[in-house]
Amino acid sequence: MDRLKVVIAGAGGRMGQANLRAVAAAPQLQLVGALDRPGASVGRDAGTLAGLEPLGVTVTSDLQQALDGADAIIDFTAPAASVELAAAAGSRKLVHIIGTTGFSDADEAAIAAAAVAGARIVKSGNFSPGMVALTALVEKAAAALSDYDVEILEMHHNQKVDAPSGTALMLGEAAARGRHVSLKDKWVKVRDGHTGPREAGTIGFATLRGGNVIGDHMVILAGPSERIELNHRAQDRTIYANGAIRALLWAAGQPAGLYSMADVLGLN
Ligand SMILES: NC(=O)C1=CN([C@@H]2O[C@H](COP(=O)(O)OP(=O)(O)OC[C@H]3O[C@@H](n4cnc5c(N)ncnc54)[C@H](OP(=O)(O)O)[C@@H]3O)[C@@H](O)[C@H]2O)C=CC1
Ligand SMILES: O=C(O)C1=N[C@H](C(=O)O)C[C@H](O)C1
Repeated sequence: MDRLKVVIAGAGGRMGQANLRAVAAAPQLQLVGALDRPGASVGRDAGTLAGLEPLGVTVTSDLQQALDGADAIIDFTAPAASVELAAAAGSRKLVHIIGTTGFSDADEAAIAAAAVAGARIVKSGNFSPGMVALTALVEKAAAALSDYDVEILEMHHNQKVDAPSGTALMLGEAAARGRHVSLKDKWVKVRDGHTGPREAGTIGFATLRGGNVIGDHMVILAGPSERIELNHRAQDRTIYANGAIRALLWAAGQPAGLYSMADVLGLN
């Protein structure tokens, strides 16, 4: 079988380099392009950039050049870049794996439109299989303990630019689903000053940033005389990169559409 031809966007980034290593190690995939913003990584060989032997693919900032002949894009970049890549994936009928977080409602609508136009998109705030399982547990726990206070705590490295994390929002969505409410009606993203007592039924978020923490998330369900804490700690970015490849291989066999990791793992 022909190998799927893959482009890595944001090649010089933390996830871009992890994705390059994961694609290089996957026998079903062939790296054909590496894309980044003009800067230090452009012009370098993608393999050496990721700490591997040269792969014969030079990092470029030219989108059309990078996508030439590609079947799929793995994209962990920034919202503006992902929206542009989704449009290109729609017109070229590509698989587009989106790990980027921090989208606005308008960005989300543009990505949904790209799927209607023909892209096979898998988008998730977290590509680790453990997080998909945790999300399902949170939905069940929030439904079963419907009067308990839900608080979501996350900690990431000091270079992360969006808050709350995409994963924290996914966990919040799961709790809201379990209670048949809309997260946007219930979320409390910031507390400061004289806030008054906690409003029943709200879903609270707390954000920590520091050091090189890869990604820690805790969902707390606090009741009158007990507290349940559901924890996830990522120990290596490989877990996300391997999840992205699993999603890519799955999406290659699907019709155009916008999918989640729960779809990939057969949980929907
Ligand atoms: N879903 C998941 O499982 C995971 C998601 N993430 C998300 O992935 C994203 C990237 O994370 P991380 O790798 O740590 O970030 P980095 O900043 O290390 O990497 C992002 C890369 O994308 C590039 N980039 C930014 N804007 C553009 C643009 N407009 N066009 C082209 N390239 C661009 C950056 O270039 P430059 O350096 O010039 O800014 C950089 O090379 C974040 O949104 C993060 O939250 C991260 C881990 C797991
Ligand atoms: O920026 C990161 O690093 C991460 N971002 C994702 C998020 O926003 O949840 C996933 C993971 O937690 C790492």
